[in-house]
Amino acid sequence: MADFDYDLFVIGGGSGGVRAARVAAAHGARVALAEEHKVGGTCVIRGCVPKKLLVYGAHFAEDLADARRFGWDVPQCAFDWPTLRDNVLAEVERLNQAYTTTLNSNNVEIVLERATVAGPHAVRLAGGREVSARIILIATGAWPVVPDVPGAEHGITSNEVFHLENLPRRVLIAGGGYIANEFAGIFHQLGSDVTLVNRTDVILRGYDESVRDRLLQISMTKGIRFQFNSRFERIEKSGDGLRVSFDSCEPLEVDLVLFAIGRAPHTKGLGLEEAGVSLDAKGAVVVDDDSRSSVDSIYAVGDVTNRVQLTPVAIREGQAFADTVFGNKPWRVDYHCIPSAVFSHPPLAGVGLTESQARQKYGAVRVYSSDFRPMKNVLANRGERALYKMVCEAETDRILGLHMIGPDAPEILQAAAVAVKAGLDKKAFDDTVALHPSMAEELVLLR
Ligand SMILES: Cc1cc2nc3c(=O)[nH]c(=O)nc-3n(C[C@H](O)[C@H](O)[C@H](O)COP(=O)(O)OP(=O)(O)OC[C@H]3O[C@@H](n4cnc5c(N)ncnc54)[C@H](O)[C@@H]3O)c2cc1C
Ligand SMILES: NC(=O)c1ccc[n+]([C@@H]2O[C@H](COP(=O)([O-])OP(=O)(O)OC[C@H]3O[C@@H](n4cnc5c(N)ncnc54)[C@H](O)[C@@H]3O)[C@@H](O)[C@H]2O)c1
Repeated sequence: MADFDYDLFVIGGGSGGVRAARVAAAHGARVALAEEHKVGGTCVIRGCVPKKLLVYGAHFAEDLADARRFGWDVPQCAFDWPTLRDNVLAEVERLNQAYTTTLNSNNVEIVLERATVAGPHAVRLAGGREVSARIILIATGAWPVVPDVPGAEHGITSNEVFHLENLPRRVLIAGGGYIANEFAGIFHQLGSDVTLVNRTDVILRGYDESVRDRLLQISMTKGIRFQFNSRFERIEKSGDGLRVSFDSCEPLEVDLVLFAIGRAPHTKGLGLEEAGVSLDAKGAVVVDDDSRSSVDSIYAVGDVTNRVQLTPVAIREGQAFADTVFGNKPWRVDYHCIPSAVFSHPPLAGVGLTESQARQKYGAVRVYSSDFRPMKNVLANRGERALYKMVCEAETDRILGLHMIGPDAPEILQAAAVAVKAGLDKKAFDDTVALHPSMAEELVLLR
């Protein structure tokens, strides 16, 4: 057998790469991992974690206002962006260290350099060194897409948003997906004037229609503006701010433009095609069910494969890869019933088929729902209503999908997703005694 420097060389120290490297090393492999930015990757450094901490920070705006209705004498409170930003970044730094320590203690050699593929078993490091490995794992994630319009360089992406010097007064967010809706909520709560601009009239495609509509209605009531069916023409500097022109409506003057129009697989300049690795039209590494690419010795996991761009999925793919290739314990990721959530204000979450997907697939379906005002909102004089919806197969009442919007929806859905994944029916929920008083009890009282 050929003698390689490593059994495994992982390119990319994010959710998928770190898990794969750590587990492969625990299985006895000699592993190195290259990371060009910071160990932890998108989720830890500039994604899920700092985003969720900002969501927590932003929520205090409503909590402080509501506290008065609960008898608290809350003085006029001022918000200080640098304090929140710096505390969040300090936590990110701590996690970066924790991930580094975990890899070190599992004997994974960390190379803090950009790496590219130089052949089926060869990796070239930015410093010029070339190393060999029996297996190469591509775990380079995805990169924010920036539209090809004049002046796009004046905008920022989620990569930069966590480092803003000041809280912008007027924010324009391009896109209608996860990041756009999450940051619309964050900026709005923190006091910015927010306009979300989307090229279609649909937000959060893939989520249940009623739940999406409810978020749109609540967001508009809160004061977030939506401009649909708009395409950018150009972005120009204008005084201290930016002037944004569109194809179909009046220009907008804003202080910040945030692009949140999707994330493309991060494969540019990686040397993959030269090594014989097939990429699809979007640049994603084409892989089989075991995450193996068209080259036998090269695998890929996570966002770079453009299967499902979520951290728990990247982690599972990394774990399955390491167990299968280095642990003699082959298994495959099951993509059926992956729960997901949008940490908007309020958050929404879903698992399984939406009502329209279920109707398309099964014809007749039964829909049970609860449209209610959470007790806390009633006392706080807050009009926002929550919506829970269960989509079932008409004949058997087997649950095909569960969708919700309201306070703590992601926390509640994670537990309920177990039942949906297990293939339970509506009766299993009906047979369960309510836990009162809670919002989650609505799940066992759906009509
Ligand atoms: C703002 C935001 C919020 C998000 N929120 C959530 C959420 O709430 N829940 C959720 O499940 N998902 C969320 N995601 C998605 C989640 O972050 C990704 O799905 C996940 O990080 C993918 O993991 P990965 O290992 O594939 O790639 P990544 O975590 O992106 O890691 C790839 C790593 O590779 C490095 N790299 C790239 N090229 C090279 C190279 N040539 N050499 C060396 N290193 C390289 C990069 O620097 C990066 O660190 C969010 C994403 C964003 C942007
Ligand atoms: N809570 C979470 O789990 C979470 C949070 C953030 C991001 N993510 C992951 O990261 C990925 C990327 O997030 P995202 O919000 O950037 O993408 P997205 O795919 O969720 O949404 C992209 C949006 O941009 C719009 N769009 C596309 N091209 C456009 C253009 N040229 N001009 C204007 N609008 C355009 C689309 O219509 C869509 O509404 C998500 O798909 C998701 O998998 C997950």
